[in-house]
Amino acid sequence: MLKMSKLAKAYYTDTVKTQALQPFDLEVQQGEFVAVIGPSGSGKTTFLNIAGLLEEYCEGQYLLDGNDVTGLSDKQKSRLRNEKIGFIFQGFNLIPELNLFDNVEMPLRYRSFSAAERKQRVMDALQQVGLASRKDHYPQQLSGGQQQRVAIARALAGSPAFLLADEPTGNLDSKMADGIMSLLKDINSKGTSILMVTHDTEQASQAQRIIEIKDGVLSERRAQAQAIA
Ligand SMILES: Nc1ncnc2c1ncn2[C@@H]1O[C@H](COP(=O)(O)OP(=O)(O)OP(=O)(O)O)[C@@H](O)[C@H]1O
Repeated sequence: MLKMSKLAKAYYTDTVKTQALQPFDLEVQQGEFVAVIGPSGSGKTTFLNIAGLLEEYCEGQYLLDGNDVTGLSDKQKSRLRNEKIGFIFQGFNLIPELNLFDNVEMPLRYRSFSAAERKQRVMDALQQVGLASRKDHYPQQLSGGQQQRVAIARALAGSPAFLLADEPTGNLDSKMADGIMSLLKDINSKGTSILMVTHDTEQASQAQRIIEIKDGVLSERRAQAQAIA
């Protein structure tokens, strides 16, 4: 479970303060699929990066699966992030010099898994996204949708509690995007919580909850209400 209380974020330069996120409370339970929507510059990526321990917050408290994030060292945060969170980015962020197996294995190398367990996890994750037979191929030998599947396998291989996805279908045509949405829903149905930033309202309506951010202010919309409206 993820619990944020009175969390806020501002960026400071010498002359300007940008209040990227106004103080907000949010709880996401294990197994929920939450879409995050809002106009450009409203604070969506800042929110996701804070949830993923990639950015600091300025005020408030954040409990990630019961672990109080406030006051953790960078090393402790890295460990918690690697164990609890899988990331999916719009640009896939695969390493072109590594084959698919090695790309998916990369984050597992920072955990205490044996080589045999790493191999098993990589193959299970590639199997889940339908690309086990391509394990020796390189990212550039795949389509965009397939590359995103590999990125999803990489995010899943460590059995994270949360998947954080920033516009995961932003670089894909609508057919590939539909395939990625089906895969994410399938993963979610097996218990992994998902927080997904999207500008696609149709995709957002497929989530159980919709968080809307406007000028740094978070509010919740009911997905069902949105679909009916
Ligand atoms: N490193 C930074 N320094 C200063 N201001 C920043 C920084 N990063 C983001 N901001 C500001 O914080 C606000 C929120 O930015 P954020 O990237 O979270 O928006 P977003 O909703 O993800 O936008 P988009 O949909 O365009 O990606 C914006 O006003 C942005 O200019």
